[in-house]
Amino acid sequence: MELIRGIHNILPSHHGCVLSIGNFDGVHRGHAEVIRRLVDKAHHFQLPATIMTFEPQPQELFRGDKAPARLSLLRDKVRLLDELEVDRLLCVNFTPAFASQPAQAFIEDLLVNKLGVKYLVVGDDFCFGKGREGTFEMLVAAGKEFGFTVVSTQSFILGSQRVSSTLVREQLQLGNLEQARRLLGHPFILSGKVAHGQKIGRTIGFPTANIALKRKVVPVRGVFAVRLFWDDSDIYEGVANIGFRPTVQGQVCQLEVHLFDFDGDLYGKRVEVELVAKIRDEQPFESLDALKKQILNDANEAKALFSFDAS
Ligand SMILES: Cc1cc2nc3c(=O)[nH]c(=O)nc-3n(C[C@H](O)[C@H](O)[C@H](O)COP(=O)(O)O)c2cc1C
Ligand SMILES: Nc1ncnc2c1ncn2[C@@H]1O[C@H](COP(=O)(O)OP(=O)(O)O)[C@@H](O)[C@H]1O
Repeated sequence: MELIRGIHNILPSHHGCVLSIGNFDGVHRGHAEVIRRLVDKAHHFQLPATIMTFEPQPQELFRGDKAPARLSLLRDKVRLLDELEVDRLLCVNFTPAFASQPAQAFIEDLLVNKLGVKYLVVGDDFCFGKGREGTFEMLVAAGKEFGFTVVSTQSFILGSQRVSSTLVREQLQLGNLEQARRLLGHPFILSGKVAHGQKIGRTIGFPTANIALKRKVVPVRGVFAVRLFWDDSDIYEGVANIGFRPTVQGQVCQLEVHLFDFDGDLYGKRVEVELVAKIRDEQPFESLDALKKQILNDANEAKALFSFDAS
């Protein structure tokens, strides 16, 4: 998959595509269904299947810390969209200037002139441009004028629920990892680089790889059984805490992973952490000794869970 970073990187050779526009946060099963149809159309038209997404996501620009928690960072979306055989991902820098351009300019400059869209899939509630003046109906009318087809996405229902990023966030917040996985169609993974911490972990017998989460709002909190891997490494099992670490007066929300059967060096590595099951909520402890005892229990619980999983 080709990643086009910003409108200014669209080349004349990128003209002509079938396109879907959206946040695709989490790249869940509803998204996968939209993409499956898009890829079908791309084959039909012999044009690249293209996704337009935004960074930051629009709500993050408009609402800052009050925006919904981010399920996937751009890097995660690249991996997941690539797996779904998307040909191109256009990541638009969502600035106040971009957000406030007239809807007609978005259609004519970007969709028609730069991207040469032939087939467009968006939600029928999709709004765009200054004051959210651009509507689905406006796109349909523009399609007739400029020669492209516009269709709306259909709700993907699982059980009796419409799959959505909001529903995935709710399930994650409740600690229902299995349910989140079902809605996503893939495990929930947090990725990031291992940084140096306070070096307290090793003194209590539990070294923990600290992974910066790089998002304003984190969708999950608590202690989890996890699997960790990087590049072509083996898969390691372990326990992790996601939170502020009140026992050591932590200031930022962080992911900390202790791996079983590992004593190497992870500093600087970009790792992926799959949350397998929630064990408990984070809590303050009166001493490092009390924390250590609890982590030992957490580790035993996770190990039991993994061995049950394997049998
Ligand atoms: C499985 C696990 C559970 C943890 N639970 C908590 C907790 O409930 N409360 C807390 O303050 N710290 C908790 N921690 C500790 C911190 O996340 C962190 O590991 C510790 O402060 C060591 O920090 P360091 O890596 O910077 O040395 C937990 C760590 C692990 C590995
Ligand atoms: N079993 C293990 N699980 C996690 N990290 C480990 C393990 N063994 C060694 N390490 C290394 O030790 C570091 C964590 O040690 P720790 O004392 O908690 O220091 P820091 O505060 O810098 O995270 C990790 O970043 C990793 O490089």
